Amino acid sequence: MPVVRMLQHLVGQMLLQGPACGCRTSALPARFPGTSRWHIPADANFHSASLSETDQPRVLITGGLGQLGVGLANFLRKRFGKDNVILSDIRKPPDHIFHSGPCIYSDILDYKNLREIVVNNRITWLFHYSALLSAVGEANVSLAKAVNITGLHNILDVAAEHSLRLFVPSTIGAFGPTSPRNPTPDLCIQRPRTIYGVSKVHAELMGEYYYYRYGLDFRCLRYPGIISADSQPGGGTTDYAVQIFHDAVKNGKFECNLKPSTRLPMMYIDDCLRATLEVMEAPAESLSMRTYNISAMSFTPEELAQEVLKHIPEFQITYNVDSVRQAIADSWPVSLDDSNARKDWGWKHDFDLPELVTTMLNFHGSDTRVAQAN
Ligand SMILES: NC(=O)c1ccc[n+]([C@@H]2O[C@H](COP(=O)([O-])OP(=O)(O)OC[C@H]3O[C@@H](n4cnc5c(N)ncnc54)[C@H](O)[C@@H]3O)[C@@H](O)[C@H]2O)c1
Ligand SMILES: C[C@@H](O)[C@H](N)C(=O)O
Repeated sequence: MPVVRMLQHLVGQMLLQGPACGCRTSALPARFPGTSRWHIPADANFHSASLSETDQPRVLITGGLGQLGVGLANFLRKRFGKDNVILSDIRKPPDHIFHSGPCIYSDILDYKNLREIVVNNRITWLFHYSALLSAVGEANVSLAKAVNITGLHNILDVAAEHSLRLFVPSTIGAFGPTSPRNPTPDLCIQRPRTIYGVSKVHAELMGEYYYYRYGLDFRCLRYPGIISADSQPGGGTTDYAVQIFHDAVKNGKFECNLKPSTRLPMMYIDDCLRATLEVMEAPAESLSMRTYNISAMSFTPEELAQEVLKHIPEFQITYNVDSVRQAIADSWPVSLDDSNARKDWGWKHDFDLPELVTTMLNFHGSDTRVAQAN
């Protein structure tokens, strides 16, 4: 019947257009104690964060004691105030982190605990960093499924239930061997072969589904391998590019677990954290999509070693290839096309390879070592 078809068409349009058109689409998800069924609050409002223009966001970071979370907390605290940013994890924080601002226990697999934290602290923005990375994920697939998939479901539900603005990082690992690799565009075939990659594609799609279906303000960046000076990587394929600096300064040599010619996209942590805040602060109307590639540089272990050699002339690199990590790296992009991020919200990286190496070695005190060696 024409009227039915017209209604179907209208509903279809509303779903496709999503909340930018100002329409509410349908039932909103909320979980309540003692039941796993959806409940539909009549007065629910799922549009963006429920803070006024003048308020600072109240931020929760999950998985905050890994490689990236502490840096993110420090960065956001400078902007929003120390007490407005809560770091959470299932690990025990070292003293200096515990005393640097709010730091609490939160297991993302415990939905009630998550909801209690969000309610008690009037959270408005959530940065979801908990995950098992690519190499550790392959070593423990069932835990990776639980944390990266079930945990993500809890995060999406709590964020939708409480109208949070939600950031979930994705990764170059969300692409696979059948994706175009050089450069890899935002929209292309995504058939990753790791549980980490599969869970991140799932996160991208689920976040975008919640955005279109429920109006959840979901924002996602595909990070390259991130290189940080003052935190250790959590078991990924790009970890070598962090460890090389520690070993170069401490021992003057490094054993690399990837082949010398393995080219991967990489980024210095300051660029990564700035991109994360910039996309969270971008006006909704500037975002033509909800998941963006971001890019800074691509290099091989050989090229990184050459750059280190300019600072530490006696540095030596050897190779002892880890077949699991190598297979993962060989299936990942060589470079990312981030032109949409640059066009939509003005993304621009600051650090290329030479600045990265100088900054990392300065942090680790290579000057002292070179001076001693001379
Ligand atoms: N570091 C990178 O190079 C990189 C690149 C791309 C994307 N990312 C993404 O950025 C995010 C942060 O990465 P990272 O390098 O800091 O990871 P990481 O492995 O160093 O830290 C992850 C944290 O999650 C915590 N965690 C594990 N299970 C948990 C649970 N049940 N509840 C709460 N927390 C739990 C861990 O204790 C750990 O501190 C991840 O989602 C990762 O996929 C990182
Ligand atoms: C690239 C990224 O997702 C992570 N550093 C890993 O190697 O698993």
